[in-house]
Amino acid sequence: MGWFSKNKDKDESQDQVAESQKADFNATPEEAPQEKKSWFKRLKDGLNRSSSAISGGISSIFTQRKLDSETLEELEDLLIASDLGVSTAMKLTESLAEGRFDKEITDEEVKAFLATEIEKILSPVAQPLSLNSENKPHVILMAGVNGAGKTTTIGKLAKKYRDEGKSVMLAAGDTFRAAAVEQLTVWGDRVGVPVITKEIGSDAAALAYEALDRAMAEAVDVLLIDTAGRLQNREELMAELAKVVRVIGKKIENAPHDTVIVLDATTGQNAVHQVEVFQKLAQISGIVMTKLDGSARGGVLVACADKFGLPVHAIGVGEGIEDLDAFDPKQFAEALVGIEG
Ligand SMILES: Nc1nc2c(ncn2[C@@H]2O[C@H](COP(=O)(O)OP(=O)(O)OP(=O)(O)O)[C@@H](O)[C@H]2O)c(=O)[nH]1
Repeated sequence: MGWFSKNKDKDESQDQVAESQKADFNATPEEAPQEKKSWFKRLKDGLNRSSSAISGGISSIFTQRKLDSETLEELEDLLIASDLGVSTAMKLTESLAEGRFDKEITDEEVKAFLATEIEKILSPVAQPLSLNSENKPHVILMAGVNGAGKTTTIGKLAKKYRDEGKSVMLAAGDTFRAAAVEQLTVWGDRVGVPVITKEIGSDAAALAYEALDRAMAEAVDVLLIDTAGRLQNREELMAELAKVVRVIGKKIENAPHDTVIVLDATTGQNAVHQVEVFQKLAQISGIVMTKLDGSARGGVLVACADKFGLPVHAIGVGEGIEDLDAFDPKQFAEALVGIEG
């Protein structure tokens, strides 16, 4: 089933889903009495499924076999099955073959080579979401399908900027869903930042306008605007997003300063399609990939980095308020191919 129809099904019961998520959401953060693992440990555990498959697959392909067209094809299939995408998988296997074709190679050498090449893909895109202090406010529009982790990411970013001493304001731009507005309000309370809301069913652009007005009047440093992620009616969403962007741009030249898509790493290649769809709706400037602690399909981060070259600002490694991090390309690449760090 394609991700469009999957999300359509989801939308029909999304308020119930959101309600149950809200219950989890209220229970998850700081007060949860669970042992807190380091972000890298959580990332590593999350990538475990991908890394075991890649590492085990490489070992079984390259045990006492040469690097020939057969083993290369098997490696390419393995990388595709691990969500790296066809073109990235081809590129990696082709560069592995250069100068090594028909020669003996060990599985460890293959893993080390892949880790280095993946690191090279990730390094240029690993760029934190930096604010320009000349922007008052610096406006960040958050996009992505429902359930990807937009609201949670907004909460985590708000906390990060607050901790850096910035003043932050949130705008509940998914004006269609009461649960979305409520969830953002809970995050606002938790972080201690104001949340601009309007009655359910209001125009999202009008909400963005009011939020900007207030953020400018109060000389707020950062305004994070949530948006709707229902893609069933793409035309409607496109019109809504375009209007939000237009209204923001009219009020502040060059705004929104960032338009960030939030992607759920557990959805594999769907994440790649989501970037393609949202790029048609808005000028996406960067990516946050969430749920890399869960049963993540981490190869998709490499596929997105290679295909779009968009900055990957941060990764989500849990539901808690602190669980958003910049990532280290070398550690990520090694964890993904199962090299012990
Ligand atoms: N494990 C894990 N869960 C996450 C992460 N980020 C978000 N979640 C969870 O994913 C679920 C959906 O997150 P939301 O922030 O509500 O997603 P959304 O895109 O705003 O979706 P709507 O509220 O439906 O618009 C929630 O249960 C979050 O706690 C993450 O990095 N790791």
